Amino acid sequence: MTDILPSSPAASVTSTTRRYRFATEVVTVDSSDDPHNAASVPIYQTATFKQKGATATGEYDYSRSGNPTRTHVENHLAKIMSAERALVVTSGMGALDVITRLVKTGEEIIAGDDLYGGTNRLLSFLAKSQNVKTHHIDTTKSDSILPYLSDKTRLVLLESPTNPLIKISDIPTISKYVHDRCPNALVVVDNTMMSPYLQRPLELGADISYHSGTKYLSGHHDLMAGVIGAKKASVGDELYYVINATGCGLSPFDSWLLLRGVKTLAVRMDKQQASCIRIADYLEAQGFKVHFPGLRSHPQYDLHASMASGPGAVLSFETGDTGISERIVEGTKLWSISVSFGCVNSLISMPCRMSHASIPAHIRAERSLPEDLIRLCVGIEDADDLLEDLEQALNIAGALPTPSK
Ligand SMILES: Cc1ncc(COP(=O)(O)O)c(C=O)c1O
Ligand SMILES: N[C@@H](CCSC[C@H](N)C(=O)O)C(=O)O
Repeated sequence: MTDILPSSPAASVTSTTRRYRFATEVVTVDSSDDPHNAASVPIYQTATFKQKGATATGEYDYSRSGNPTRTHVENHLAKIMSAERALVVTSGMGALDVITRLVKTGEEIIAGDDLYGGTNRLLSFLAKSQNVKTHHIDTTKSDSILPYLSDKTRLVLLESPTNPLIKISDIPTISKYVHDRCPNALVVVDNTMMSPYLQRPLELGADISYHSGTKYLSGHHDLMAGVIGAKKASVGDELYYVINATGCGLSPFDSWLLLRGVKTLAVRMDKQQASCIRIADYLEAQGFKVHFPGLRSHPQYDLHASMASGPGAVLSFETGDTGISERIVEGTKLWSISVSFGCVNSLISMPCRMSHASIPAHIRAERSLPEDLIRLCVGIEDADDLLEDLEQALNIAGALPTPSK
């Protein structure tokens, strides 16, 4: 990277003041630099900034390069992600696009074999367009990564839990393997499903953590955003360069919405998670195969608990029959049939027909992604209403052995 970096917003400020617990830090936004002491960070809805002279640029010259509202949300997110620098872009896929631009032709990526369909699509695109090969492996078995680590490895991409099978990867062990054997490789964790409230991959050994900010961080499905956190400032600077060069930084208004949404992350997640635990218990008691790391039956229950402070609010379950699954999904009234998750409203979906439909059917089969899988994303509604609605849909679909009244 030979260019001189353009006028850049201040990188994340490391606070020397007392650090509080997460729920306090997430709602406490530093706006002490506001000239009018605004309690809510203002929206700097401007494309460009006036200069005092031809060579006298201030901190900002143009909003593609930096904007004060974006800087505020980036600094706030860096704090809650334990990142040296955080950056916000126009979507979660945009975040992964920025990260994968660090990979050069001929280099390789190692990724899981259960991962979000859009991620799979971008990795397939890179293979065709840039000759960047991705090895898809079972990252739930840490040792399975070892044969693929080489001097070509540039990124190791993990989801934990995975979307949609809720599998867990051992982030500390895999990070150690990668750093010991491939000093130039970066461990990247898609932490969308957990949010920084429940899991902070940079504290577990990862180099980059990213999120679809469309989900829990904003929480209301009223914006698209991607968030990247870098453990080292130098990596953050490289990513910032790409964002400015390609022009995918988040707009001032969406930055403001994201900052507003993230303040309630802890309360939303506490409520959503508590309801999801009840729903997982209920479904398991009905005899369904339920994928959720809050259940003792999850094969990596202990591993997940060692890395995260909770199981989250997304689960998937199998019915054994795609027709039954369709009838369940279509029989709910309160749960919206919708892709995405992390919203205050509850959603139900069939990943193979919806969020993961872009993965060709034969690859879904090779990777043992069940066609009948239903994914539930639990919102903040009353849990009894959610359970009653689900139960009536299970009854209509004929999915319960003895239909309940
Ligand atoms: C785990 C995961 N990562 C990344 C993305 C991409 O995020 P976005 O839709 O904001 O581009 C999604 C969903 O879209 C996702 O489920
Ligand atoms: N048509 C979209 C589908 C988005 S899926 C959104 C989310 N990640 C989920 O898992 O539900 C596409 O093809 O990208």
